[in-house]
Amino acid sequence: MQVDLGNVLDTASAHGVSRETLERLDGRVAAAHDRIERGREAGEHGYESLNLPNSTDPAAIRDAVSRFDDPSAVVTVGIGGSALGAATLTDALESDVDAYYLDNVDPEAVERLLDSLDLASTVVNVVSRSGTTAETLANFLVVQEAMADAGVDWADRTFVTTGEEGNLRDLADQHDLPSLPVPDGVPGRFSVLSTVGLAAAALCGHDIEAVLEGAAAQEARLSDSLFDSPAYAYGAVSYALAERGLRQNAMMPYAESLETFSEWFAQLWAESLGKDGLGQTPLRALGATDQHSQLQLYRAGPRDKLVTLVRATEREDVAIPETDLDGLAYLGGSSLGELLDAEFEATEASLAAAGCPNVRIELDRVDEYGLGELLYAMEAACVLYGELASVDTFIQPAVEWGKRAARGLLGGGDFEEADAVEEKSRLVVE
Ligand SMILES: O=P(O)(O)OC[C@H]1O[C@](O)(CO)[C@@H](O)[C@@H]1O
Repeated sequence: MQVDLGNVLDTASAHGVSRETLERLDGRVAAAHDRIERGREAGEHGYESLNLPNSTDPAAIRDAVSRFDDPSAVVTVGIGGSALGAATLTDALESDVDAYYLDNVDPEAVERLLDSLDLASTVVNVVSRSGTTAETLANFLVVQEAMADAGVDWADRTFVTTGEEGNLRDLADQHDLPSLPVPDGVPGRFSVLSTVGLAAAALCGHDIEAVLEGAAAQEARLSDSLFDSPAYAYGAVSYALAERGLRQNAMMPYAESLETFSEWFAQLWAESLGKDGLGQTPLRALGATDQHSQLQLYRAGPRDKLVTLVRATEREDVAIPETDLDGLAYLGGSSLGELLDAEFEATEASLAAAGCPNVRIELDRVDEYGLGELLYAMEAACVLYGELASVDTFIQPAVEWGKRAARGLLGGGDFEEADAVEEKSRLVVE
C-alpha cells in the first residue's frame, strides 16, 4: 500500500500545504508517535487497538465458528463498529456464503431479509461490546422469534461476540451459546481486526490470517516521521488541511468492493475526531459514479474539502468491444479497468486544477491482505490525527443524549432528554 501526497502540496493544489509546513509538522508527528507507542506498550484504552495485528488469535476465531458447518448465510446482528468492520470485509470479498447485516431497526428491511433467508442454514452472529445496545437486542429478539416460527432451534444457529458482562453475555451463559470475547481497550470502531470484525469473515471462508498480515505490515511502518509511514502521512495531512479550514474529507474509492469501507471510515473519522467543536466531516463518495454527481461540488463549491482517492493497482478486467458509434470508437478495444484508471487519474488532476487537495491511496489488490493494510492504516492515521488535534479519540459521549431520549420515549426510564423531545419546536408546512 502507498500514499501519494503530491496533490496535497500547494505547488499542485491552491488550497494545499507547503512541503515546509509538512516538514515542520513532522516534529509533532514524532512526539505523537512516541505518545502512541507508550499507550500501546501500556495497553491503554484505545491505543490497544493498534496492537490487534499481534494480539488477535485467528485460531480461536476459527475454532469458535467451526461448529457451524457449511452455512448458506451469516446474519450479523450489531450496529456501528460491531457491524461495519465485518461488513467492510465480507462486502469486499467474494464468498459462497451470503453475509447480511442487521444494523438498523427499519422494520420493512428486517422483515424483507428474514423472509428471504433459509433460517435453518443461517448462522446468526450477535455482536455488541456493551451488550446493551437497543437496536442490536431488539433485532436479536426479532430474529430469535423468526427462527422459532421457522421451527429452527435458534440456540443451535447463534453465537455471540460480546464483553464480559451484560445481557448478551448472560444470554450466552444461560443457553451455553458459543461466544467470542471482545478485546479490552478497543472501541467498537477500532475493532475490525479482532473477533468483532473477523468472525463473520471466517464463516464466509475468508483468509483472516492474511487480513492480520496486511495490518501487521502497516503496523511495522509506523515511525517517528510522516514521510516513512503511509498511515501517518495520511493522518498528518488530513489534520494539516483541517487546520486550514478543509473540514470535510470525501472518501472516494474507485472500487465497488470498497463502498462499505467508506461507511466504516465515516464512523471511525467522525466518532473519533468530532470533539470540542473540532473534526473533519467524512463524506461518502464512489468513483467513477460520483464524477457525475458530487464532483461538481468538490471542484466548484466551498474550498473546504480534502478528497481521498483509493484504488487497487491490480484487478480483474473486462474488455470493451470495438464500436463504430460516433465519438465512442476510442473506447472500443480498451477495457473497463483502463477507463476506470483514466477517470481516476483525470479526476485527481481535475481536483488539483480546481484547487482541491487530494490524496491517492493505492493498494496492490482488494484482497484480505490489502484490506488489512488499508483498515489498519486508517486506524493509525485516525489515532495520529487525534493526537495532533489533542482530542480524546477513543470516547464518544455525544452519542448518549439521543439514546437516553429514545429510551425515555419508550418507557425505559425517566430521562430529561425525552422531555426535550416532547417540547419540540414546530413549524409545519403541508
Ligand atoms: O458494540 P456495542 O456496545 O453494541 O456498540 C455499538 C456501537 O454503538 C456505539 O457505542 C455508539 O453508540 C459505537 O461506538 C459502537 O460501535
